[in-house]
Amino acid sequence: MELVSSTKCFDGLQRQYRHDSDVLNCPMRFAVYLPQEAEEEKGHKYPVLYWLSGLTCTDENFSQKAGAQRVAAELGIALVIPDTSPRGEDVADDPGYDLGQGAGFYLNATQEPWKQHYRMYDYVVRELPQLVEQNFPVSERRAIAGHSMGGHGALVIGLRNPERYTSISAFSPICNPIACPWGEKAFSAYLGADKSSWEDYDAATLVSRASEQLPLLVSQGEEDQFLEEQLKPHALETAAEASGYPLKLEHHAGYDHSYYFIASFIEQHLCFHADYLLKH
Ligand SMILES: N[C@@H](CCC(=O)N[C@@H](CS)C(=O)NCC(=O)O)C(=O)O
Repeated sequence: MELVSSTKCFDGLQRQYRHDSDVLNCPMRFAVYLPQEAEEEKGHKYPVLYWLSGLTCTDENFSQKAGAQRVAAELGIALVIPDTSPRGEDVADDPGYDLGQGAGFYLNATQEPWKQHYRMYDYVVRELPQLVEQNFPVSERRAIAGHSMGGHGALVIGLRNPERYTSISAFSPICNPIACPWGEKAFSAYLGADKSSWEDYDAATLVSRASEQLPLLVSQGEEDQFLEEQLKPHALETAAEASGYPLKLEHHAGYDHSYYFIASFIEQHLCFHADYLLKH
């Protein structure tokens, strides 16, 4: 693991690292925020919130725009922010912003030319936490959150692995990717034509199959330009109601799809996770 940058922020450290990912079969960069310089609190282990970003993002969008560090520092929660896909000249790509690099959709691809590198599901669920827990003063208490494509990732990963997370939250998530243009395009390419395999990555389907009901908060802006065509929060709400899953879905008047919305409510999301992460 190689340190790429280190910047003091609210008494803690915002850092970027590069490492060779075995799962993704390429070098990857990720960001970590640690609430205080590790020297100050020898032996202390922080719980971690994993943040998954949306289409076109790297680890930097959330780090630079959400303003999460002040609250994370106050609460004593570390942040881990992976990239949104495998990267590099040897990694398959597509000219569209919604497929290929920057658009990994947090799944394990089964189709050519994607399957050699596009395994973001395994990377986020296993490889990255293992690396983080071996190298930083963090505990095994994890929560997961994300935005848009990353909101989809957080919902799918949290719902499928309830034993690994305390709580799940999402801003403007793609709730029903098997029935929206972004998801249909990506899943056709990465998973192929057999739609039965798509359901394993569809939050609206998984919410009714959940073996355990983790606390789940979703925030959605009413002026989001992708709301009806791509995000479909009502599909998640309907599935949650039908299966008795206690979903907290909040609609916010006037907010759009941008990081201005995330910055406005990130404190609420961090406090929501803190309630579960800091419980022993
Ligand atoms: N490229 C498309 C969509 C890209 C987009 O909105 N990406 C969101 C996630 S789905 C994002 O977080 N963009 C980066 C940013 O705002 O910093 C567009 O501009 O209409």
